[in-house]
Amino acid sequence: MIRLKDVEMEYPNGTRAIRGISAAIEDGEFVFLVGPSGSGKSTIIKMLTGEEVPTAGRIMINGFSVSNIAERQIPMMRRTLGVIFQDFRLIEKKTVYENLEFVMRAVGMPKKEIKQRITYVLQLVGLEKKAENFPSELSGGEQQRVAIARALVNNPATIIADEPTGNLDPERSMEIMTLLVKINQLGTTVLVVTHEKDLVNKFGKRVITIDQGRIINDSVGGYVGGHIHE
Ligand SMILES: Nc1ncnc2c1ncn2[C@@H]1O[C@H](COP(=O)(O)OP(=O)(O)OP(=O)(O)O)[C@@H](O)[C@H]1O
Repeated sequence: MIRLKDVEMEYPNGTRAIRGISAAIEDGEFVFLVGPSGSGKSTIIKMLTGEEVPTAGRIMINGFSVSNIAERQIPMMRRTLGVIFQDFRLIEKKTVYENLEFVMRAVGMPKKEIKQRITYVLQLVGLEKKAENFPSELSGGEQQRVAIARALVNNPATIIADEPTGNLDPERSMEIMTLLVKINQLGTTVLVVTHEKDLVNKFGKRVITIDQGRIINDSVGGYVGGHIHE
């Protein structure tokens, strides 16, 4: 569950990146967030993960009030979120298994549960045979699937993906988006920031379009707006 109410964000240099946004994303939804370069997509993601604090308005995410959260509550809030980035951000010196184990240990998961859960998520992303490989031994699409497995491993309520296919060819991009849809069908709320107009159109999901820090369209069934940049 994500709620934004009259959210504004002005950076210290005076840039008004977000100019009054209100939106609600319910549990179980799949939503694309699109808009031209500089429209405020990354700023929204950063406010959702607590990396930036809005200058006005309120943000609720999975029961936490992110816009005025106490410092000690941030780790608990983050545990309800799995975040995926364009550049994968895997630990190069760790194997696929160890990359996943690392984030499970960080939340104090027992060893037996770790093994079972990693086996399950690697099957889900189709990489059960790559558990002992290092990221450098995998293709870009495979690395992104490891990043998705890592985002899922602690069973978050919500997955937030910031340009997850930005470094992949069209075929791999389609695979990754299809995987995110499958994960959504298994019950996780998914929010995807993307520039991939063709992919957005293919899936027929809810699309929120922003421009100059405002929502200019919020509708189901494909990309609306016209001026998305590549
Ligand atoms: N740390 C910052 N300090 C000042 N201004 C910033 C900062 N980060 C972003 N901005 C500005 O805020 C506006 C929104 O930027 P943001 O990165 O959210 O856009 P975006 O939609 O994610 O763009 P892109 O698609 O190019 O990644 C832009 O005008 C940008 O220059």
